[in-house]
Amino acid sequence: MASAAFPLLLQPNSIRIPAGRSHTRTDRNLKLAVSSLNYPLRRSWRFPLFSLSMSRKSYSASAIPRAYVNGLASDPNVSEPNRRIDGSETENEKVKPRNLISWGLLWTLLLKHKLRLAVCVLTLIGCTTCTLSVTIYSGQFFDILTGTRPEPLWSVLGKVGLLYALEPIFTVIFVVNMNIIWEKVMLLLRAQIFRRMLIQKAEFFDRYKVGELIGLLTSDLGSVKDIVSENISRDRGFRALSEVVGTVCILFVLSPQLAPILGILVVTVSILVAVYKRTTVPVFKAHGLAQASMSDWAAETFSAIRTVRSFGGEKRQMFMFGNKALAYQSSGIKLGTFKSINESSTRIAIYVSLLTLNCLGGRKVKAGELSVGTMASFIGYTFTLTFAVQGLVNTFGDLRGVFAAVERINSILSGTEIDEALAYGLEREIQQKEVHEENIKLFISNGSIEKTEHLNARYMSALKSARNVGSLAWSGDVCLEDVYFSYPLRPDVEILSGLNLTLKCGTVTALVGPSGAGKSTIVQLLARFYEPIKGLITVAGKDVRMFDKSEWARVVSIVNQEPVLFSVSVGENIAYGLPDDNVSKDDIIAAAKAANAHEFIISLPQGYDTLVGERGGLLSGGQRQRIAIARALLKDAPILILDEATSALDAASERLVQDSLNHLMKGRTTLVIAHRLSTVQKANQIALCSEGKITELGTHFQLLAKKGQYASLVGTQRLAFE
Ligand SMILES: Nc1ncnc2c1ncn2[C@@H]1O[C@H](COP(=O)(O)OP(=O)(O)OP(=O)(O)O)[C@@H](O)[C@H]1O
Repeated sequence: MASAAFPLLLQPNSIRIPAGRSHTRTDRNLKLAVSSLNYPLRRSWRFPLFSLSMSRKSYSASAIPRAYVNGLASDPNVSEPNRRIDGSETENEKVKPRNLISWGLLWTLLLKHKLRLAVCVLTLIGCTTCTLSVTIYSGQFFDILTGTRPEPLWSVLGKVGLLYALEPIFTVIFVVNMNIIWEKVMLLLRAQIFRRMLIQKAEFFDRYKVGELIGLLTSDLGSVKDIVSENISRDRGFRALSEVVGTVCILFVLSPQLAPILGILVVTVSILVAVYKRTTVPVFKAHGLAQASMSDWAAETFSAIRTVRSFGGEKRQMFMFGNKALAYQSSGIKLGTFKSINESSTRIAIYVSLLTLNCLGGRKVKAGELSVGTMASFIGYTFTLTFAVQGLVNTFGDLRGVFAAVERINSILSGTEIDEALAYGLEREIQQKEVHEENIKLFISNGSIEKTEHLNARYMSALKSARNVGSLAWSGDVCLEDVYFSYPLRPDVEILSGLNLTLKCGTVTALVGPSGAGKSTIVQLLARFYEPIKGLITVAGKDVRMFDKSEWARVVSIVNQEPVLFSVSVGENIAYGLPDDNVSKDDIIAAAKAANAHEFIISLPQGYDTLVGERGGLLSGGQRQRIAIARALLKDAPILILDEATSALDAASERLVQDSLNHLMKGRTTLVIAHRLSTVQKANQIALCSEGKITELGTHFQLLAKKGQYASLVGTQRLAFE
C-alpha cells in the first residue's frame, strides 16, 4: 500500500502544477520541504510504571513523502485505499495505540544535545569531586593542627580554597546546561502535545473538558518540566546520586571496618526519614487544594456578581466562603504540625548517625587506629550522606509524580482518536512552509510524533482522482446520500437514518424542522467535524473523504448563532478568514463594508485595531455577527452554512445582518437553518428534517400546498404572532 502511493511523491524538480487552480496560496507552496527524521529508534523501551514502547518500524522516516502535489490526474497504478465505505479502518489498517511520551522519544530528544550532555556529565563529576574532596582536606587540616601530619597548613588550605573556587563554577555550568537541554526537550514535547490535541476527532472534545486538556499542558507537563528544574540542586537528583556513590566509596577507603556499619546506618535512617516525609505529601497537597477551592469560590462569586445580586445570594456566598476558609485554616494547622515533625526528623537522622560514629570512631581514635582528621572527615561525610540520601528519595518521589503525569497524558492522547484526514492535511501544509521559521520547526524539524506513513498511503492513494476541491465546490452540487449517523459518545441513538438531501450549486436550501430533529448535526457532517457512519457526502459527485480536511475547510464557511471571535483586534478577527495569508488592510475593509460592519468598526476607539475582548465580549451580538460575516466574505468559500445566524438578534440588528448575509449568499451553495420560518420563505428549496430524514422538500408555496408538517409549523408560528 505504501509503495502504491509513491507515484505521487514527486522529486523536488518534478513538481507539476494542476491546471485550473484558483488558490495561488496553495500553489506557491506546492513543493514540500524535505521532511526530516521521525525519531528513528534502535530498540523498544519499556518502563514498569507506565508501559512505554516505540519501535523502529513505527518511527521509520523511510515512508515519509518528500514532495506532494494534490489534484493530479489519476494514476492507474495507484490502488484504491483499503478503506471501508463507513470510514472505519479494516483489521489490517488498525493502528495500535502508541504512547505519545515514551522513553524512546525522550532519549531521542535528549540525544539532540550530545555536546551539552557531555558537558553536564563532566561538570557533574567536577562538582561532586570538589564537594567530596573538601571533606578529606578538612580532615587533613585537623591532622596538621594535631601534629600528626607533617605538612604546611597553607598547602591544605590552598587546595581547599581551589576546590571552593571550582565547585561553584562547575555547578553553574552543570545547572545552566541541564536547564537548557530540558527546556528545549520540553518545548518540543509541549508543541507536539498541543498538535496532537488539535488533530483529535471532534468526539474527543465532547469527551474531555477544556480544563482537563489544559491541565495536561500546564500541570502535568509542568511536573515533567519540574523534575529537572527542581532536582538540579546539590542535594537532589543526579548530584545527590553521585554524592551518595562517591561518599560510600570514600568511606570504604578511609576505614573499611567503620564504613559498612556507618554507611548502612546512615542510609537506612535517612531513607526511613525521607519515606516518612513523603507520606506527608498529601497533607501539603490538601492544603493547596483547600486554598484553590477557596479562591475558586471567590473568583466565581465576583465573576457572577450580577447574578448573585439579582438573587440576593450574598449571604449564601459568604457562608460558603466561610466554610472553605475554615477548611483552609484547619489544613494549615495540620500542615504546620507536620512541617515541624519533618524539620526535626532530619536532625534525628543526623544525631543518630553522629552518636554512632562518635561511639565507634571515638574508640578507634583512642586506640590509635584512626586519626582525628579521618574522624573529622567521617563526620562531614555523615552530613553529606544524610542529605544526599534524603534528596535522592525525594527525587524518586518526584519521579513517581512525573510517571503519573505522563501516564495521564498518554492515556488521554495515545488512543486512536486522531482525525487522520485532518492530521494528514496539517502535516502536508506544515511541511509546505518555509522551514527557517522557528515556530514551524517545532513541528517539523523533529518529524511529528504521528505515524504519518499509513496516513500518506491512505490519502495519497485516495486523492489520486481528486481535482481541485475549490473548483468542484464552485461548480457542483453537494449531496448527502443515504446518510446514517449517531454521535460517537451516544452510539445507540440514531440521529440521522438514511437522510438524502441535495444542495444545488449556487442556490439556497433552507433546513427546517422540530427541535432535536438533527439540523445542526447535518451542519456538523457537512463541515466534516464528524463523518457519517453509513452513506456518503459528495461534492460534484466526488466523495468528500477524498479531500483532506484542511482543503475541505477552505471550501465551507459556517456562520452560526453565537460566532466565536478571538481575543485579538477586529481586523485580525476578519483576517482569520484566511488564516495562512497576509491579508491586506484594503481586503479587510472591503469585507467589512460588504458585511455592513465598516461604519461601526471605525466608530470604535481604535477602529480596526480595537481589541474585541474574550470571545468578542466587548462587542454586541449584532456586531460580532457582522464581523463573522466579514470573515466569511473574506474567506470566499463556495459552500456557505448559516445556522440560526440571525436568531439571537433584535429586529434592527437582524435587518443589518440579513442585508450582509444576502450579500454573502450570492452565488454560493447555501444551507440556511432557521427556526423563524418567515426568514426562509425565499429559499430556492425548503427541506423539512424530521426523525433523521428529509420528509418534505419543495418551495415555500409547494410545501404549504402539501398541507404537511411544514404547513402546520408555519401555521403554529403565525398563531404565535397573532
Ligand atoms: N455532541 C453530541 N453528542 C451527542 N449527542 C448530541 C451531540 N450534539 C447533539 N446531540 C443530540 O443530537 C440530537 C440532534 O441535535 P441537533 O442539534 O442536530 O438538533 P437540531 O435539529 O439542530 O435542534 P435545534 O433546532 O434545537 O437546534 C439531539 O437529540 C441532541 O441531543
